[in-house]
Amino acid sequence: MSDSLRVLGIEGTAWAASAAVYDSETDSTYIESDAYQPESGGIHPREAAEHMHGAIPQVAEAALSHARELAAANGGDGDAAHGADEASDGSGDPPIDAVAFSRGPGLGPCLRIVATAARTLAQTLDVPLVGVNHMVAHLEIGRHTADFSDPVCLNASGANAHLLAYRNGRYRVVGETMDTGVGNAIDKFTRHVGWSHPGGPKVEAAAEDGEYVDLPYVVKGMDFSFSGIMSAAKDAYDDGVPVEDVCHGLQETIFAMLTEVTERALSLTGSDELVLGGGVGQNERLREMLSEMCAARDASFHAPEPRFLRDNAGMIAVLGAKMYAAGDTVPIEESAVDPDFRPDEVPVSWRENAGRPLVSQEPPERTVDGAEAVVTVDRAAGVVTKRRIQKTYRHPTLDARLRRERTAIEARLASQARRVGVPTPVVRDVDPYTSTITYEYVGDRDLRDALSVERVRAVGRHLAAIHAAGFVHGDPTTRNVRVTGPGTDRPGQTGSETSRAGSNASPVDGEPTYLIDFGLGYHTDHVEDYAMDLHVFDQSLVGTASEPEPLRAALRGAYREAGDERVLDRLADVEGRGRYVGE
Ligand SMILES: C[C@@H](O)[C@H](NC(=O)OP(=O)(O)OC[C@H]1O[C@@H](n2cnc3c(N)ncnc32)[C@H](O)[C@@H]1O)C(=O)O
Ligand SMILES: Nc1ncnc2c1ncn2[C@@H]1O[C@H](COP(=O)(O)OP(=O)(O)OP(=O)(O)O)[C@@H](O)[C@H]1O
Ligand SMILES: [Fe+2]
Repeated sequence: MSDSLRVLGIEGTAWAASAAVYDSETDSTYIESDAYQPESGGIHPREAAEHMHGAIPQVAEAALSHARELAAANGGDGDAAHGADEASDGSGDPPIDAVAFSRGPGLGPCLRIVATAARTLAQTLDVPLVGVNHMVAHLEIGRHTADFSDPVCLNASGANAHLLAYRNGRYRVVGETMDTGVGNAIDKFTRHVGWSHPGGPKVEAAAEDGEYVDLPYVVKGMDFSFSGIMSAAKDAYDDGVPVEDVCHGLQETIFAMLTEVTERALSLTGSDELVLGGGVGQNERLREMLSEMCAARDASFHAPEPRFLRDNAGMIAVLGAKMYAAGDTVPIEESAVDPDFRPDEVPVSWRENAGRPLVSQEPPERTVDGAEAVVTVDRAAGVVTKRRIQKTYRHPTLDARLRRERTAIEARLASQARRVGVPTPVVRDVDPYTSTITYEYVGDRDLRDALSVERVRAVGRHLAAIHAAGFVHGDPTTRNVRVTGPGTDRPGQTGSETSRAGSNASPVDGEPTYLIDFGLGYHTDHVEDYAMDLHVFDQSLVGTASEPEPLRAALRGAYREAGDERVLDRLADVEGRGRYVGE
């Protein structure tokens, strides 16, 4: 943003009636908020809308009068960037350049009130309207305040929980909750024990006095779910486990899950920058785990200050200013709200680059810091040693349990997959005490660096085969598939071999496509679990390929030929599930 800009932002997706002014010249943000506090239970959409109705005009007026003061201090605003037009009420230059508002996701009745207020203000002041995606705003405020160029973002808010990474002009959802948002999950537990809304801060305070208890830990690749852990937490409380202990176990487990998937997203995208967004991001323990995880892998971590984490109009104003500067405004007649507005639906008009080209050179001897393990590759000797290292961010009991279980299951499922005809590296040795597996070296690069339709089809067939045998891989990403030979669809690739091959090159005939890293796999006969496996792989294609669509079609086509049609039907369900519903 070269010219100086002032943008009014309005937010009201759920509980925060909020208005803000972002002033680009001083890079300062003034925020005025009025929170809705339910008398009992969780957020009631109708009550929340009534709150917005009363509070939005007031917070907007407070923000506008701040903008007027800024304009007056700037010498009555002779400054061209703020427009020479008279406002339609004849009161002189408008004190702002644009009105930005949260268009979604959120509660429909609340969104409509905010949108109406924003349209009216834009018309009265005769300035353009900017429609902002609330989730993208949670991310961009972190990128803005950290001055990171291309971070991964963990959005940990009430109604949502997802990982976003920028690729080809969109923020891609590379991982997300399969059921409720993280804050809503915590709030449901606190309602069960009779605490008032919001529950997050109360769990944080109670956890301080509690001891760790084991609760179900559910991650599937970069997706995760909270329903199992929430019912177990309620049961534990009903069975008389002290509430402080349940709170402690809840935080340790839920936040370790979020930290683990975030680390996997950093590893998959090759990014070394992380930003946190959303109201749950105010939690100290979550921030501590994320910052410890980042420090251990030399990544930079940034959490904006709390006023920018919880719902607030400051983030709407900041992103609104970037969008306005890029000419990304919306005519009033096209400014309808969208309660299910997903972040990946937004064309990112305000960023220039297409995202970092992922690196792909593979030296003969190397040590890979995977998300979970240190993998030492000795190509000459043909062996790979994978040691699951201690994750200090996790509670030691949970950490020991996960490493032990995953090492055992990984070795076992790799062998079982091979028995049903799926290429996997031969397991040479397993040491449960040091959580170490020694494998045969296979392939010469990760699928991520050599994506092609044929190889993706092979993965589709392999997944169908293991599902037919009654288990899932659990984390089938483009980094957990090893291939041989050239071929890539990724721009920015170096090396003559790959550039000669061009896009969609076929694998060398007869070269196997190996599945590795079965540590998150398990035995199951549920169609839902098989569909999740496909979903995880599909998401990783979206996150890593420059042209994912032909590859996604290839995955489905191959699975349709080799596997059970019901799994593909369920995949469509999984993808269609709206996750932005209020409580
Ligand atoms: C769509 C939008 O309206 C929605 N907004 C939202 O959920 O409000 P947000 O301010 O981002 O997050 C509120 C949640 O954040 C939790 N929370 C607040 N402080 C917390 C803390 N110290 N520890 C854990 N959770 C906390 C609350 O319990 C509540 O569930 C969203 O972003 O998903
Ligand atoms: N048997 C093998 N042969 C060749 N390379 C391998 C083998 N096993 C692992 N690698 C290499 O090491 C990398 C990390 O291995 P792996 O995925 O098992 O570790 P991880 O810590 O679980 O990683 P992540 O959780 O990020 O998937 C792989 O992406 C691959 O490049
Ligand atoms: Fe939010």
